[in-house]
This record gives sequence, C-alpha cells and structure tokens, in this order.
Amino acid sequence: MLYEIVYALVGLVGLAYSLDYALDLRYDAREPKRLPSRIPLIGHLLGIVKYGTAYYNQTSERTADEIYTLDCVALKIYVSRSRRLIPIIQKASKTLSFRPFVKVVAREMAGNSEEACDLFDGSFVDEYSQVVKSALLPGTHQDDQNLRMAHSVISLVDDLVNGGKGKTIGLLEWTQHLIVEATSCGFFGVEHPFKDPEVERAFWRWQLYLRSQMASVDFFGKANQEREVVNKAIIEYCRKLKDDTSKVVLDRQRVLKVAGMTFEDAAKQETLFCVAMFGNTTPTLYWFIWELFSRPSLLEEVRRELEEHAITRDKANQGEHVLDIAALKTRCPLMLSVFQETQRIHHVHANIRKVTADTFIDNGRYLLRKGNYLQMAGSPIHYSEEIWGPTQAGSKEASFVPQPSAFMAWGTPPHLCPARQFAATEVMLTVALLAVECDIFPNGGQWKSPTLRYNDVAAILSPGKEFELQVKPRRGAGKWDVKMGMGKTQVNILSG
Ligand code: HEM
Repeated sequence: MLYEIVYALVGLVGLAYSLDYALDLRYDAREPKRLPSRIPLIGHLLGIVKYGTAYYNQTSERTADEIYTLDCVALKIYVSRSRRLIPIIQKASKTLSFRPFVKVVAREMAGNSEEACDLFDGSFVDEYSQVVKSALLPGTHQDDQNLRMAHSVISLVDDLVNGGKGKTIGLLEWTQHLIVEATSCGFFGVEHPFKDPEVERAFWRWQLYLRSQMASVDFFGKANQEREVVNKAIIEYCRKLKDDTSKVVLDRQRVLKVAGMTFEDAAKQETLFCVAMFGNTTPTLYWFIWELFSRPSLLEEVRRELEEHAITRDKANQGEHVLDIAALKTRCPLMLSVFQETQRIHHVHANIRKVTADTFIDNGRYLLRKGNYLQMAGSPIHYSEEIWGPTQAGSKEASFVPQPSAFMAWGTPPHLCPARQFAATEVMLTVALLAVECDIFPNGGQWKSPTLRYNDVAAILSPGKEFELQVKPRRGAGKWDVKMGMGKTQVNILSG
C-alpha cells in the first residue's frame, strides 16, 4: 500500500512538472519574464488564494524585473512592481481596462441578475462612473453628508468617553461599528439600513467569505446567506429613500433605473458600495489609531497641533468644544503625515486591469496577451527604498514626503477612489477627537502587532485577531461639535 501511495505521489509531481513545462511552451518571449512557482503548476494560484494581493509582495521580492508573469493554470497574471510603468500602463487604458471588473463585481459581489450585469458591457459603465464621481466632488451636498457623518462620530466617541468612566473595547469591533454607523449616516441618512445590529453583523460575516464568493468557491453558500441579509435591508431602504439620503445614492439609483435596471438590481448596487465604503475605511482607521496611539511623543505633538489650529475650547467647560473640520483638513500637516504614512506602510492593494487586446507597452518592450490580467502591486512601490528611503516601524510617521506616481493608497488614475475626500475626512476627524478626548492603552500593556486577515478584499488588511484596549478619558473631555467651514475645502492627500 505504501508503495502505491509513493508511486501515485511521484506520478502526480511528474504530471505537475510536465504541465508546468507545457505552460512554458505557450509563453511568448516578448511577454514579461515568467516567475517560476515553488510548487509546480498550481503554486501561484495557491499563493493568491492564501494571501490575496499580499502574495505579490512575496513574488516581487524574488525578482528585480519591473514586470513579470505568474502562470495560474489557465490564465496569466502580469504583475507590475514599478513606479515607472504606472503612467505607461495608464496610457494604454483602452486595452488594459478596469471596465470588465464592474460587471464581474456586479455579478459576483452584488448578486445582480445577468440582465443587470449586461448593462455594464457598453458605454453606460463610463456614464455611471462619472455620475458617482461628480456626486462626490466637494460642495454643499458633501458638507451635508460630512456633517451627518461627523455628528455620528462625535456621538460614538462620546459613548466611549462614557461620562468620564471610559471603556474597554476591542479595537477592530469598535472601528467596524464606527465606520458602518458614521459612513451610513453620511451616505444613507440617519435612519440607515445598518441601524439593525443583525444587518451590520451579517455584513462583517459576509466579508470573511467574500474572496471565496468572488472566486466561485463559496461551496457552503455562507457568503450568499449573509449577503442576502444585507441586500434585503438595503432593498427595503431603497423602497422609500429619505430626505437625508445623499446625492450620490439618489443619483446612482436614478441613472441605474433610467438605464433599465430593475428596482431590486439597482438597490443591490448599494450593497456593493458598502463593501468599498466599510471594507476599506475600517482597516485604515484601525491602523491610523494604532500607529498614532502606540507612539506617545508623536501623539503629544499631534494633540498640540490640533489644539493650536483646529480646536476652540469652551474654557468654562459648560458648552461645547468645537473642532473646525476645514482647519483639520488644511492646517494640521503632522496629523496628515501620520495618516498618509499609515496608508503607505499598510497598503496591500494591487490595481487590476484586464488585457482586452494584445497590447505592447513601454515602446514595444513588453507584450501583454489578450484575455490575461495585469495587477499593479502597490506594496513593492510603497516600500521601495529608492523612492521612500528605508522603512522601519515607526521611523517616519512624522515626515511623510509626497512622491508623485508612487502612492497608490487611493488607486491610480483614471480609477482613483472617488470618495477619498470623504474617507480621509472621516478617519482624520475620528482620530482627532480620540486624540483630544482619550488616552488609550493596550490591555496587555504592549502594542503587539497582530497577524493579518489575508482573505480580506480591501486596500489595507484587517488584523486576524481582536485587540483589547482600555480607553481613559483625558481631562477636559466634554461636549463636542464640529464647524464645517467652506464647502470646497479639501484634505491635501496625495493620490496617484
Ligand atoms: C480609506 C478608505 C478607502 C480607501 C483606502 C479606498 C481605496 C480605493 C482604491 C485603492 C480604489 C481603486 C481600486 C482599483 O483600481 O483596483 C478605490 C476605488 C473606488 N472606491 Fe474607494 N477607498 C476608500 C473608501 C471608499 C468609500 C468610503 C467609498 C464610497 C463610495 C469608495 C468607493 C470607491 C469606488 C466607487 C471606487 C471605483 C472607482 C472607479 O470605478 O473608478 N471608496 N478605492
């Protein structure tokens, strides 16, 4: 019996190597060089299944090539790890296209019908994207959306202060709840679909199976089951939109229906946006809190900056202290530096493009074959010493120096995150209020970095384990309000 097992294993390994060799034969020498996998045939596929886009950090460390090919059985993934190639890839956006993914995510993530997905085949996808971008541009409607979000943040931080008693919290659970609650108030209005805690819980459980669902390997239907809870709540919400529903939701629902989508399919598109909204903002906030509060002297400097430029104190502590959002956005460079440095070091996203026709890039140097995928891995660029200098934990939070075409936290043009101003305002506001109101200590005494949750589909990974913190109110914690300021004020974030 033992011999049979050994022979079978040897046979399988031999077959894998032969098929791997066969893959080599279909490779065109003008394509980026193949990077062999450690396990023949399926090694890269396994790596991507296990680590998601973070796998490209590992493969990128094994080569000095600017772009290389990973064979994943039936298809190839070209991985670009080069800042130089970013604008070159952008120029070829007609045939290196983000468009096909709008349809893929509509089908796989939102659970849209085939008829609804087909709408995204033609030029409608550009019109739709434009409507979303315009509705998220700074202006008075954005101020209203920000104000609803800000009031929700104030109330959740106030709840943490707990009348001066403070609380023990799980950082992940707390950031997840804050982002769902505050972002939903901004986008859906104060009576939003996630007010029901079961809908919020279902959303986060769904995220744990999202990658399996995208890869059609959610064999037990867990993701579908949880998503249905969210879809049902959002469909109900969409039946009668509110007076304080944001412009972006109203506009999106309108154009989708005008284009011919059914009511239910259009509503499910909102579920999709929740993945982009909550899934990315939560880990960004989590690590921003982590990076700032684990460095006491930096935290003190940030507090000083906030007090000097963005806060008006009610000295008698009988009325409200006021945080000036416009000043927070524009007059707190240290805070912004810590935020962007957090994004730089924690980013794992790789922007994806489908090769829709054989395409030569870089003056004919590399051929990308039709039907395959291109991923622009952000992390190798974010960690490039040539661009950013050496990265040591905690070394440079206070001195983020913008580097053009080397910061991919919000994607790369023409597909930059359209909600980046809203999201940046939300996390900066939350961290500012925490900084001035609270001291935060890890329950075990140390800020010990947790393992990461590699099955997330997000620009930054969440931790794999909960981390308990004690929150102690600082002297002077009290009632807060925000001043919104000029409608067009923007956070000076680096993007693209
Ligand atoms: C800190 C929070 C956020 C981060 C780090 C982030 C990051 C990103 C990134 C990297 C992309 C590019 C994806 C790619 O090309 O593969 C993107 C696109 C997008 N994001 Fe965000 N995002 C955040 C928050 C949000 C929020 C709150 C929304 C709410 C509507 C949102 C909506 C979108 C949409 C609609 C796109 C697609 C843009 C397009 O089709 O061109 N994101 N985001």
